[in-house]
Amino acid sequence: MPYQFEDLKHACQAEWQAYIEHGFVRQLGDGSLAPEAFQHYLKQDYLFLIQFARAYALAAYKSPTLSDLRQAKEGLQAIVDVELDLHISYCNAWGISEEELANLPEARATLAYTRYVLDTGNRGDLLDLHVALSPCMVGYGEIANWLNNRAQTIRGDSNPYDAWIAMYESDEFQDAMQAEIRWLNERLGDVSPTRFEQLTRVFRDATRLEIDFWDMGLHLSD
Ligand SMILES: Cc1ncc(C[n+]2csc(CCO)c2C)c(N)n1
Repeated sequence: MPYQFEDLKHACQAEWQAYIEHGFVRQLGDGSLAPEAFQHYLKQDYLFLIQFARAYALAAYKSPTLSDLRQAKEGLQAIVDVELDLHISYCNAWGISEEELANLPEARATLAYTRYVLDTGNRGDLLDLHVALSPCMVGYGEIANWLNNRAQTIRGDSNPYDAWIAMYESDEFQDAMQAEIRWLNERLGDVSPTRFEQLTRVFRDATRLEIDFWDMGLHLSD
């Protein structure tokens, strides 16, 4: 039986569910999240995105083929040329200036998560790096879908967090998520049980660090 991305999720079901259905996510969905918690999250997410861009640069370095190299370049370009600008405008709308963003100290949860991903990529190969990135890439798309199917979720202008949900439910984002799953499925199909165990550890750790990132937002930890 070749392994699939679904098998990683099944191996870490408790952690995956705690990440997708986290209190921060529920409160985003029903609009009850404290604005200060969301602002703290947005600020740290700016720092997260910068490190994430570095992870794509590392993916380029770790790319054995032209096709992988192109994919890494597209990811880096999307974050540097589009997503960081969007994030800065979104932060502005929430009263956070570009100057404030430029001078932020990194919270420990941000440091731990981003450096874990970079270290995993440095130690391992392109598959290790993609597995470390996958809770981020796949999780947010699943979160948007989970929220949309949840009765308590409020959509539209009466929820201040509606634009956040809309971003991750967009076709563009959902397509990128599916492309990542396809890429992983192609590679996971060839791995041994021992290698799958190693990759499961990476997937579980990255998922736990996503949980810590939500906790950091909810509790305003620094
Ligand atoms: C803590 C945290 N985890 C995941 C994402 C989602 N995300 C960030 S970059 C990226 C890929 C886009 O090219 C995605 C899906 C986030 N924003 N913050």
